[in-house]
Amino acid sequence: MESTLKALREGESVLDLSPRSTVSGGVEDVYGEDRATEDQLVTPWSFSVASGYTLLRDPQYNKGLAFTEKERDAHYLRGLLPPTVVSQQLQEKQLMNNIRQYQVPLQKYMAMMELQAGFSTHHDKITQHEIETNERLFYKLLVDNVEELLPIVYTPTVGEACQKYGSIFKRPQGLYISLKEKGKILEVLKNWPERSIQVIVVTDGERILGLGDLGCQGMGIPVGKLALYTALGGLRPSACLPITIDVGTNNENLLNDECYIGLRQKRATGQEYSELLSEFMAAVKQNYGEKVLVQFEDFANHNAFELLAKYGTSHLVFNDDIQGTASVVLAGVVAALKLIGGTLADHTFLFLGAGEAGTGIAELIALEMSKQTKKPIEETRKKIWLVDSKGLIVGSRQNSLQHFKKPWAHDHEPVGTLLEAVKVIKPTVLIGSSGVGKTFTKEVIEAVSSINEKPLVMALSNPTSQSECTAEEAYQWSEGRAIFASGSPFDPFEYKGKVYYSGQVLNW
Ligand SMILES: NC(=O)C1=CN([C@@H]2O[C@H](COP(=O)(O)OP(=O)(O)OC[C@H]3O[C@@H](n4cnc5c(N)ncnc54)[C@H](OP(=O)(O)O)[C@@H]3O)[C@@H](O)[C@H]2O)C=CC1
Ligand SMILES: CC(=O)C(=O)O
Ligand SMILES: [Mg+2]
Repeated sequence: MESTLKALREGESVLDLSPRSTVSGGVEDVYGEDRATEDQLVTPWSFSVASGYTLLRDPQYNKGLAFTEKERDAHYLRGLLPPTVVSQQLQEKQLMNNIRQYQVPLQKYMAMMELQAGFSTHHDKITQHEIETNERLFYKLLVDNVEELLPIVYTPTVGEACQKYGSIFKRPQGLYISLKEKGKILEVLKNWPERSIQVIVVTDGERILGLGDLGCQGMGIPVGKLALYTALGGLRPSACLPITIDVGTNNENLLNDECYIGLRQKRATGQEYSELLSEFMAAVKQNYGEKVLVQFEDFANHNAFELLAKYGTSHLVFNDDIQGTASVVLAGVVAALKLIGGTLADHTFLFLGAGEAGTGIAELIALEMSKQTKKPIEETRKKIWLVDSKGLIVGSRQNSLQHFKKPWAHDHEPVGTLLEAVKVIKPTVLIGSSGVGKTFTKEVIEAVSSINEKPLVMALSNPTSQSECTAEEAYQWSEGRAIFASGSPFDPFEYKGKVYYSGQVLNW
């Protein structure tokens, strides 16, 4: 190592792979190209300091035309850039103008990913010169244009990006750990170029937003969530690691799609699944230490609750869909009390959807109510009702319920539909966490509006296509009386001469 460093300091080549090439003609096989064959693997390793041409293509350090005169001299950039030096502000302005030219959100997404990591080169209008890879500029843009760009980098656009990941995918982002890596996960983690990781967002792609099983293409989710950790939370990008665990997919369309980038097999389950996850969690701790935060994202609920419970005592873990959602929704409800009146305990909650989001939110609301009223949580839970795909969760269903639904099986006769449930439970707050769009029908919104002067309606399911109703529908069907918020954003809506701005409740 010392001799390598000495050679570097003295400007000698350290790329020379012995034995020396036997190819004659005066040109040495410095890079080992002549010797590399598919059978005899030679890693094309190089010891490089990012300067000159390489620096311009390094997302982390590239500044494009914003490199100063001094930096151009110091980093061998002379001639590789046109002579003008521009400020980052001007770069930002030009880039936002370019991104705004795109009509289709997915194109904006691809342009943003190109800027972040050199994602794709498929551009119709924007030339390669206009979108360069420049991670600092990506975050500057995101921080300065949060409202405009978050729906691009995250929901709703990220949902479409994941659905089409195979065909828009060019350069990999994040780390892929598949069943093929079983027994070698620690080595795979070591392939990641950064060492000081503070947060990992990991998915297995089985419940991507409300879009279902997108397998390996779920990678857009950890990448997007971690961009928000940096843009909104101030974490260094190099401290963030997006990971997708690929155990296969049950999505037949993907399995038959020639562009699919993941393992072409049905999902591993049971022991095979838990052994891979267990190896992963152990490797994470071994490689990054005790304090690395592992955020589980968009796992299906049959794994999500179990993983959280299993690793909650040994690792620093967090499930965004169960816990993160609960905290933002509670905050949203508390804020809305200023408009709808009363305390938390004065309200009756009805959920459509009793999975990770629904039961996670319900439990935190019950806890907060219990804290405020000093009543036991078993009592405050009774103010909260949930409907799943089989109807209202009631005592007679107790034995057939998944464990996370059991605390919500209150005494009541069976009720089959949401509309009937609204009529009999008479909620003041209606929350959608079903992942199924259009389920807050005109009749449902009218029913909840007939009970309340100002019904609080939250349609949390993502992306927009899965929202239980739109802002327009909520305002129209409630005749402008609903207090409405959604997971994916809606534009302001004008109704009878008044403009309504809906809220966004999202576990960013
Ligand atoms: N805004 C935000 O911050 C967040 C939004 N979400 C969104 O919430 C949605 C659900 O996520 P999650 O809770 O993790 O998913 P889960 O799969 O864990 O839960 C979905 C629940 O909805 C129920 N359901 C499905 N279809 C229907 C239907 N037609 N009628 C009534 N109930 C139905 C399911 O019933 P059953 O159990 O009987 O199958 C299940 O209880 C997703 O769209 C996700 O994007 C999630 C996290 C955060
Ligand atoms: C927002 C989010 O985490 C979800 O829809 O899954
Ligand atoms: Mg999620």
